[in-house]
Amino acid sequence: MALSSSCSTLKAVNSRWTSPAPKLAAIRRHSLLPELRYTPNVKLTATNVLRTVEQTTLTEDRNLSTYGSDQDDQDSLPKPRILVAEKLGEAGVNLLKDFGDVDCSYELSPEDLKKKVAESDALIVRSGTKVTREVFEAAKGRLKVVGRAGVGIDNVDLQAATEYGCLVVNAPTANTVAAAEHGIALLASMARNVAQADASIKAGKWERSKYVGVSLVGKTLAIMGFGKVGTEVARRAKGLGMNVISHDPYAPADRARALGVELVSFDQAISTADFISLHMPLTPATKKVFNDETFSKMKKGVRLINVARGGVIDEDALVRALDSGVVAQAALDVFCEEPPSKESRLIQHENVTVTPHLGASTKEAQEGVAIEIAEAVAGALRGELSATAVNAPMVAPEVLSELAPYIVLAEKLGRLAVQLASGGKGVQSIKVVYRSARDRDDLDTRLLRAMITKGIIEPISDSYVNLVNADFIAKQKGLRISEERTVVESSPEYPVDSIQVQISNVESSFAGAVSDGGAISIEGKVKYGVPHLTCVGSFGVDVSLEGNLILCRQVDQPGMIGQVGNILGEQNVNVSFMSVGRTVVRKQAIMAIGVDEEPDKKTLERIGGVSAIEEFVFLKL
Ligand SMILES: NC(=O)C1=CN([C@@H]2O[C@H](COP(=O)(O)OP(=O)(O)OC[C@H]3O[C@@H](n4cnc5c(N)ncnc54)[C@H](O)[C@@H]3O)[C@@H](O)[C@H]2O)C=CC1
Ligand SMILES: O=C(O)C(=O)COP(=O)(O)O
Repeated sequence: MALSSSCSTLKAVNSRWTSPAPKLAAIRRHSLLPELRYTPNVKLTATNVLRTVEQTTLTEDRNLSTYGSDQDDQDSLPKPRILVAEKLGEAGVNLLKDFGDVDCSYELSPEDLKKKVAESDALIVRSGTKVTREVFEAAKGRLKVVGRAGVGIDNVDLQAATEYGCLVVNAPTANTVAAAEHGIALLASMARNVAQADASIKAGKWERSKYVGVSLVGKTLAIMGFGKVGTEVARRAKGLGMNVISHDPYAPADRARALGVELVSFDQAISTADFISLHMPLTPATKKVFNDETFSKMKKGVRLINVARGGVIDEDALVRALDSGVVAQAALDVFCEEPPSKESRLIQHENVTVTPHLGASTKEAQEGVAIEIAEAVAGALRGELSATAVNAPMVAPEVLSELAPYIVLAEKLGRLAVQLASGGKGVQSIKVVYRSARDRDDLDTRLLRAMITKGIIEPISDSYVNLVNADFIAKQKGLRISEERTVVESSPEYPVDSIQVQISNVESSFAGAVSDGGAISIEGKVKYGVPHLTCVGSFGVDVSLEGNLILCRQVDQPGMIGQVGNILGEQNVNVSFMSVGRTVVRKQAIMAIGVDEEPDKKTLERIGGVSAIEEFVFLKL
């Protein structure tokens, strides 16, 4: 379905603009920028792009706030509501309490969870809560952040989160050592039958010969997944005198080599190892990767440790491998279904040692994870781009700081371009041309593209667009956005020289905006940190993109600026900028007029009535 940009839709949007100015608190509450909602006295930091965008919005809001007593409104701002659905370390909870209203409700039924998320701005979970599509549906757009207090995000429906514009952040580092230590604990206790021997004594037996174990020194350990946990397990296993190999298609060989670990193929790893320890994430590619076929390739008597995710093993196949003796022992912390059924043959198997998903459960790790996730969630609610975002681009702070004014420019150009489109066909095809002196690799345009998409979609639909869902929503609306880079010879000090937005295959409400190629085309630049409109169709103009804009196409003749200026002045509409662009002297010109206030209908009609004016359009930035 293509985006409809029909006149009626735009009129509906315009009527919103003519309604009385809302109070600041209301603007904040409904702002698409979280920081505007939750930070009464926003300060612009150079390293935060969303804050920068927000700052621009706030500037506009300050103008509006002259209509209301915004200080009172600010004092009554609601705090964000944060639902903590699983036990979180105290330090993290306290940190969250400083920032929002925290509801710690554990062991919620799926129904109760759905009810609560509809009243929550953020949700924090561990591995025990399934954050499904239904949860996002039930949140009805209120949920802005899901924080996973740990590493694995397989319990969160990331696709649904993205579709609903909800950021997902995790806490990927604080429990690494705990998980690695638990892996080593399982490895050693399995090799020496600690759990079984303990149970035997408690049952009144003394079975010394039954529980003769195997030694670790000199044995080969295959680490499947050489990431954070895998690396720490390798380090510790080396200390135990084991020969460590690893399979990880994405791990850098030099990092492995530095630890004396050889990276090998999957088959080589599983066929040569005495012990296999699993440390990869659960993904479609790793699901049940340990199955009848792969067990059959293993060395008879291999021992298996899983502190990663139950789903990477076909549990029925593992039972068969244990029964046949291919796998001598298994030590498992994680299961396909948690908690596993009491009747599970795997759990009850005498050669299996189990723990109830305790890998991350040390006091130290839980405090660390809680702080890590609390900071990430609070940051995300303030509008900061998270360093641990799972479903949004992570953009380095220095890139953000540099792109900040261009991001404002990008959104405004998108907003302007779509208001210039008319006719019943809808907007389908958008081309963005970046002129830049930078090398292709030196300019990350994802943020710019997202903001152009936001600018285009939001004025003509009720979709909430942000960095998380911009590409998804564009696709869903049938918008094809292509990007082109033109290298120009200007200073590479500035990331972008100009941004041009073209909408093709649509009629325009302002023929002057249609370039020779037949597409609506507008171009902008950042000048002294301020976004400017520099080109409309084939006409060069120069007007700062603040407030509102009137574009007029007229016969190029003396006195035009004065006439239009007078009409606006009589209605007390303040002109902030005026610029005239023409292609041929005394033929046609375009006048771009920046106005602080929105002129009423009569004033606009009077402008339209000026005989030399061929067409005009009022645009809200
Ligand atoms: N039991 C527990 O309480 C805990 C479990 N975990 C789990 O441990 C696992 C590893 O966590 P981290 O090391 O922090 O993650 P990580 O992202 O640092 O490492 C995962 C590694 O697996 C590799 N990998 C991806 N696909 C693979 C494949 N098909 N074959 C082999 N390797 C592959 C990646 O390249 C990466 O190096 C995750 O599943 C996580 O959920 C982590 C912490 C605690
Ligand atoms: O971080 C992970 O991936 C874990 O599996 C830890 O899970 P938990 O937070 O202890 O439920």
